[in-house]
Amino acid sequence: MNTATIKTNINTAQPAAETAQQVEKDSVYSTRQLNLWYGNNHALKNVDLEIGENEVTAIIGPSGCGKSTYLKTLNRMVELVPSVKTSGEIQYRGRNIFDSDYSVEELRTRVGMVFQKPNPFPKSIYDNIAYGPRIHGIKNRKILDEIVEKSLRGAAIWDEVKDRLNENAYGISGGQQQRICIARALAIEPDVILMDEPTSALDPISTLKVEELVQELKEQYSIIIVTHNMQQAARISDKTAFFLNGEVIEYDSTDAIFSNPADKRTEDYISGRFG
Ligand SMILES: Nc1ncnc2c1ncn2[C@@H]1O[C@H](COP(=O)(O)OP(=O)(O)OP(=O)(O)O)[C@@H](O)[C@H]1O
Repeated sequence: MNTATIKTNINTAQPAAETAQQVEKDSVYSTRQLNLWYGNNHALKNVDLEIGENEVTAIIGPSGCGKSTYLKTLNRMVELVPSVKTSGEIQYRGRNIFDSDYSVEELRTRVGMVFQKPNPFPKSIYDNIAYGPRIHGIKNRKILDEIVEKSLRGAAIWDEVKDRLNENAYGISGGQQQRICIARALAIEPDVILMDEPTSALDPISTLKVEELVQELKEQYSIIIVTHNMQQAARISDKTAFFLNGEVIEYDSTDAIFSNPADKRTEDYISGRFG
């Protein structure tokens, strides 16, 4: 249970049934005893994690510890690898995403993803943003115009590109391309945004812009970000999970992880002794 939930329950003295609902409402994702194998490689081991609503959750840990795998499990993208097997469950908004009748397409419209390297389509800036809405059947130009503007504003790049909407997205800087990719994710009005090292290919100024943007976006979205950058995790996240060899070693408020970690291995990692 997160602190917000505890506060709510103490303040309102809710009965037990409502308390359970509150827990469910505050958690966007509940991961329970998740195991994942690539063939014989046991890449995620008994992962239990509650991801809070309207929070930034950072996933940190050394190379190969399973950070990206965990992220890609949350939208079931990991299943594109044929050798993958999983056990356990991931509840998204109260439903197990591994259920046989769960719609992966629907999941991916609720859960957007931004990758390490900016990956705009080789199309105009406008068409990059309108792509998802068009796939969902929106054809009306006025509505598309509105979505494009709203998404670009949401990704804090409207002013920089508003006069260049018909130019190819490859013609702008890497930092701008990454914000176009964030705008593309916003255009489908997701609930959650997964970010896999979104600033690792960016210069410091673009990195700062994306970090500021993440802070703004959490007002409306729940964000899970994989990062190798300890300062970044400390700056922008509310909660931090430390992964090591496929296990969650520690998961707590970012303040606690960085100022008073409970586990020696967390302390060693964040202080740069390994990884
Ligand atoms: N497509 C794949 N096929 C087989 N094994 C994979 C695949 N992707 C990842 N793995 C393995 O799963 C484990 C976890 O990898 P993962 O990419 O999730 O780690 P990571 O913490 O994100 O690493 P990095 O920080 O280097 O990106 C590693 O042992 C890796 O070799």
